[in-house]
Amino acid sequence: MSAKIDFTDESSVLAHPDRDAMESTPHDHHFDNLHRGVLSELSTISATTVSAQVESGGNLEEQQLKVYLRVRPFSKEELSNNEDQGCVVLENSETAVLQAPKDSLSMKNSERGIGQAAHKFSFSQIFGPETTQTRFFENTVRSLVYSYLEGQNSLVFSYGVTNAGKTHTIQGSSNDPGILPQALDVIFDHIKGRKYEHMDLKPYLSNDVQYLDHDQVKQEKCTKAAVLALLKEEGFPKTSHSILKSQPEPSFSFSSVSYDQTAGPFDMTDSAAETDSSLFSVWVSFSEIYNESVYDLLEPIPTSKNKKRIALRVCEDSSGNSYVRGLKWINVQSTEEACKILRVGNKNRSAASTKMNHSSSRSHSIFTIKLMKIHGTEVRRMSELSLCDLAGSERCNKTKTFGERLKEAGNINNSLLILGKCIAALRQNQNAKRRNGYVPFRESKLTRLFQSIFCGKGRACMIVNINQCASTYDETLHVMKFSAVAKQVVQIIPSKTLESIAPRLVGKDGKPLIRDGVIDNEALEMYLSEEELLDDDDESDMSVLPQEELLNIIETLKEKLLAERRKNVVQEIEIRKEMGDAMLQQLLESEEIRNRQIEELKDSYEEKLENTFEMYKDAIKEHAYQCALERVEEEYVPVDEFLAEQERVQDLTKKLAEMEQKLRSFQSNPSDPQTMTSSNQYSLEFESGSSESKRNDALPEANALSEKLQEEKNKVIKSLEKKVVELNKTLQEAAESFMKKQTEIKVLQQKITDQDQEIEKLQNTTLELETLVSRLREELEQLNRISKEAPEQPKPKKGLLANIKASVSSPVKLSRTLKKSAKSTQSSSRKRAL
Ligand SMILES: Nc1ncnc2c1ncn2[C@@H]1O[C@H](COP(=O)(O)OP(=O)(O)OP(=O)(O)O)[C@@H](O)[C@H]1O
Repeated sequence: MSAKIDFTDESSVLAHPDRDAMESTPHDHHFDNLHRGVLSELSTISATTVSAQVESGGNLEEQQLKVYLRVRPFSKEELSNNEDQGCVVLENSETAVLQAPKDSLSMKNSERGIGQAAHKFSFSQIFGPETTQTRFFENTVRSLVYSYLEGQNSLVFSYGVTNAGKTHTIQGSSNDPGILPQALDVIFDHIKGRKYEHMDLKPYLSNDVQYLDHDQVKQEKCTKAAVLALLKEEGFPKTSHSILKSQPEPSFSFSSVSYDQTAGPFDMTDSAAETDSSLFSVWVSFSEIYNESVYDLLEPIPTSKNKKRIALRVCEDSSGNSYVRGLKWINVQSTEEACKILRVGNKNRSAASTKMNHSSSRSHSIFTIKLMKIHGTEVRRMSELSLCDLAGSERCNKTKTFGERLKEAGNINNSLLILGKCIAALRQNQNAKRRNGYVPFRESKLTRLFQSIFCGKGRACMIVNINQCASTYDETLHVMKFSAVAKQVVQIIPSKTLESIAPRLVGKDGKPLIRDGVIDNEALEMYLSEEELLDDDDESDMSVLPQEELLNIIETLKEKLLAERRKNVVQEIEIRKEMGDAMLQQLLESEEIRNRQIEELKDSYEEKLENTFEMYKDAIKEHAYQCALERVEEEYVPVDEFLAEQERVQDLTKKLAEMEQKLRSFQSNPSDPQTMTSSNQYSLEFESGSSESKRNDALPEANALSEKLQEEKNKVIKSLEKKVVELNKTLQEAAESFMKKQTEIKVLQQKITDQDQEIEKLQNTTLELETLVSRLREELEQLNRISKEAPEQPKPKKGLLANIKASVSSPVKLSRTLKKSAKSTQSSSRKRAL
């Protein structure tokens, strides 16, 4: 053997990309790309293992994707064919070395100086050919199943070339059950005695639960019976699947398998959540992805040659979680029932492959178990465990593929290529510099379905199955390189709290149920998700359809698109109208509020203005009053002066009148001596007597002045008269009140007189009484004296004196006696007076 073995370290081995000379089919080219991509990725991977870490702040645990290697034993046939050439060497439980056999392409390349003859790979754990199914389960999937029982979504996928033992590992046989039946046993063992036996709560869309009514439950039971009835039907062909080959129909049970229940990190008693009275409901589905189409393996295969299988649509809910629309979910009550469902799926799978003339190993099969935790009428949580048996990863150059086979191989390789790309991208995103890089999950159905698991919504593990055959060495080497990348992927493991979010509950029509009296908006949103509004067309490969049919499909799609656009336009118009109306309403309301505010402001200003006006008015009045008072004070003339002045004015007026009279008579008869005399007399009088007349030379002026004076005087007189009237009035009032007071005084004086008289009378009475008392005392003294002088004690007499005597000894009695006597005295005096 000329091959050189280099065991320096893994990175040095991986640093040289494998440059196999591959046949140049387009599909191989794809596959080459996968490997080149993978290899170029490998060149960047450090040999240092990234240790598991826990984010310090959050609840998310980061952990490397668990990748387990399982090496199957040689079959007798393989041994006889000289397949055992020591290609696979297991160094320890984590390291395996692949040694190129002499006729392999790798060896040839190595001889040419391209690549290495030996490659070293490390895994989470390696299981050799002698490993039993039980041991394998215990050391790989069991912990994952426990996480699933606690509410985490989990995925197990097996990867490897055809005939490497993938199906054996997942399903096994009735005598030697694989991880799926063992997982089912653990699940049903865990929920023993706590099974929810009704079928009225069913998985819906991705993470929802649908509440079924009585009829729907009936329908469910019928569906289940119909699916299980498929087992009894005849005519299923024999397949290479071990579980079908060896199973004795119809009974099939794995419950006899025993496990070490105490092994592993999971301790049932530790889980507080499991101590409550919750019940569990288990639902299973079984599907396959073939040629990039998803088929329900529980759906009977159409017997007619012209009838095609219905491809199911992969949809997404509003949270971006993928699900297969229309996939059958069957309620199972035991491992046996679940295994029957598995067998039905296997039969359908092989029947379909026979009908389509292909091997069932060319498709990916997915068995999913949904576990609902129900408390009363509430679904507390739902977790999902998927076991995915991937199609054989070998290239198709060996089988000289063409036509349908070529396309099929391309699709298989494509989905595995995308899976590889996704894993490589996830690995690259761990690099701080290349974070948030594009991960092509949506480019294949397989990766779309498990996107959420890889994006932190669950836990995954990968099982790499290989055989040790020299004839498939090159393919096995590719598988190992692929797994080396996968192992570098660091998965974000969700915390329990994140996983225990309760699923949404929908009604029988799929509409979200009212929760606590409030419509679950999130659920409603999900219900109306865009994906759901689209029609579910048959997603089967359309490229094989005739042109005419394709044109028809295009036309239909165009119509649908137009209808959708029309609907959108109508919706948009409605929304715009609604928004416009709402805005108008809002504007009107704000306008009204503004008007009201303005009115209020106007009123308040008016009021303020009025108050101010009133204030000024009062101030002006006050001012005018003060001015008037001042003027009156200034113009005030004492009454005496005024009267004297008035008299003088009257004299003057009188004189003036006389003079005018004389003047008139003189003018009418100037020769009259009397007039003359009197005129002269007057003139003399004027000249001699009145100095004032002398000063007033001009008569009219004097007149005017006197008139003015007269007027003023009159005014003053009037005001004075008014004052006099007021004074008189006040005086009269005062006189009246004086009279009144005087009357009152008189009455009081009368009363005083009466009182005085009374007092006098009383004094008299008192005097009389005092006299009486003194007389009585004297009498008493006399009596005392007599009694002292008398030798014998006289008999007590009943009479006034005896009483008085007794009373003297008691002051109270004395006062009573006195009062009595006073009364009698008074009555006697009254009688006397009468
Ligand atoms: N660990 C094992 N121990 C014993 N026999 C095994 C083991 N693994 C696989 N085999 C046997 O090898 C054969 C092929 O295995 P299997 O059908 O599981 O391969 P595969 O990878 O699923 O193939 P395909 O891709 O065609 O489905 C079967 O007969 C199976 O019983």
